[in-house]
Amino acid sequence: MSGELDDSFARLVQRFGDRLADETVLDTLLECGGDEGRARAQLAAMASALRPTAGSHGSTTARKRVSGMLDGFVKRRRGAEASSPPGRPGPTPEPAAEAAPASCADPGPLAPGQRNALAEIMAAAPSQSAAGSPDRPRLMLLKPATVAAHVPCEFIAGVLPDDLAAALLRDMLAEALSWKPLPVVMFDKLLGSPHNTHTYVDRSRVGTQQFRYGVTSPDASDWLPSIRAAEAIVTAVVNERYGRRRLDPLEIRGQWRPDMIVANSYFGPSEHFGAHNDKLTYIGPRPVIASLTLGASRTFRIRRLALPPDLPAPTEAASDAVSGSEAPQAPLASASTVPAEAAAAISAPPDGDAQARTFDILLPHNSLLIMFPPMQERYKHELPPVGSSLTRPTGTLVPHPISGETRINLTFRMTRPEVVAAIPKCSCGAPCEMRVVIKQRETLGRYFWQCRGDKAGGKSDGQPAERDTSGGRPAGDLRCGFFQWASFGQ
Ligand SMILES: O=C(O)CCC(=O)C(=O)O
Ligand SMILES: [Fe+2]
Repeated sequence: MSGELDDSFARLVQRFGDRLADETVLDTLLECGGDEGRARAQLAAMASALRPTAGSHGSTTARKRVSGMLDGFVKRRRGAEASSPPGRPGPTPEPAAEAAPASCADPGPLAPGQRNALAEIMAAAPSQSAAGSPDRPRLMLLKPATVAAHVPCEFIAGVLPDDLAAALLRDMLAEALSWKPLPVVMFDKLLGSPHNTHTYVDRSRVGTQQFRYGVTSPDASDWLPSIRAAEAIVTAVVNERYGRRRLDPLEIRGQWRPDMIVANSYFGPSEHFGAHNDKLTYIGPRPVIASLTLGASRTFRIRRLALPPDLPAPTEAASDAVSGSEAPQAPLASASTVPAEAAAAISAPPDGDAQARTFDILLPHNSLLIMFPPMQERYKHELPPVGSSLTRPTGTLVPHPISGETRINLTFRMTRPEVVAAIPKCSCGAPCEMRVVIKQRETLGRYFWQCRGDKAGGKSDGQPAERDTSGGRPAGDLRCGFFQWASFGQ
C-alpha cells in the first residue's frame, strides 16, 4: 500500500474507528480506488446508520460487530449487482464509480505515532488458541516491510511488466475453464475443494515424473510460453531475496529454480482455499514457494501456530516419544533427524513473538508473495471466502478490469529430486506423502512419510484433506497407518 493510501486509511480510521470495523474502512477505501473523499462520504453514510440513539449506549465492540454485519450486507448487495455471472470470469464495472462526493470535514493531522499504530490494524478481538491461551489480535500487514517483519515472507508489488502480467492473466483465465476442484478425502468421502486447481510442469526438467495433488486430479500440463516468461522474472527476484537470508541446514544450497506450478482459480467471492500448509512430498523440507497473484485482489491469511504448551523447548537431547494422533505408529527415531540449528530456526518467528497470531495481507494483481522457510513448518495459510460470516473473519475482494471477481494464483515450486527418489511405498503399495510435525514440541519440525489414504493399491493417488495437515486423523480416514520418519542424510 502506498504511503498516501496509508495516510488516508489512518485518517479514516481515526474518524470512523469508533463506529466501523477497521476492515470496513479499508474495504471502502480500496473500493473507492483510494479516493479518500469518496470513501469518507460512504463511511459517513454507513456510520450515521449506526449512530447510537438517545438512551442507547452500545459498546464499541457491539457497534463494530453491527458494522461487520453492515459490511456483509454491502458486499452481498454488491455481489448481486455485479455483471458477471457467479463462477465465470468476466469484466466487472469499477466499484463505487458513482459514489457521493465528500461531505465530511477533514479530521486534521494525526497524533504522533498514530500512523504506524493504525497501519498495523488490530482487526479482530483476541480469540482462544487451541492451546487455550489468548491469541494476539489479528494483524493486517499493509507494507512489504511489515510483511517481512512478522512472517517469513516477502511481498513484491508489480513484479512482472504490466503487459506480461495481463497476457499471463488472459492465458490463465482461458486455461482455468478446464481446471478442476482439488479432490480431498474427508471422513471416507471424496469431496471437492471450494476452488479449482491444476498443475503445470517444466517437462524439460522433471521428465516423466507424475505430480498429483489430488486423488483423481488430471495429469499435469506443460508450461505455456507466458508461464516461462514469468518464471524467468520470478526466479531472478526470488534468488535475489533468498541470497540475503540466513539458511538453515535443510534448505537448498545454490539457486532456487522452480519446475512445477500449482495453479489455483477463484471464480468469485465464495471460492476459497482452507487453512493448510503445503504438501512437501515433491518439494522437500524447508521449501521456498513463490505465489503470484493475477486478477482480483484477495485477502491472504497466515496463521502462526502456537508452540505446544507445557513442554521443554526442543533440544538435541529431547525425548523422541510421540503421542497423539499425528504420528500414530511413530517409532523412536534419532534426534539427529533434524539438526538442532534447524529445529531452533523453526520456533523463532521473525518478530520474536512465539504466540499464535493471524496475519492478513491483501494480494493485488501482479504481486508476488515469496513464502520462505519455515512458512510450511510453523504457519498455515489460507485464502478465506469473502462474505459476511458472523463467526469467523472473512476476506476482501477487489475486482480487476480484465478478470472481474476472478483471482488466479500461480505457486512456483522447485522439486527436490533426492526427496522424490526417496518416497517410500506404504502398506497399500502406493507412494507416501511427506508431512511435518507441527503439534508436538519434542518432534516439532520433523518430517515423516505417511500413507496418502489410497486403499486402491496405488491406482489412485489420494491425499487427505489439506485442512487435516494439522495432525488429527479424521474418523473413517483412508490411510493405512504406515509411518516412517524422513531423514535427509544428516
Ligand atoms: O491462492 C492462494 O493464494 C493460495 C494457494 C495455495 O495455498 C496453494 O496452492 O497451496
Ligand atoms: Fe498452499
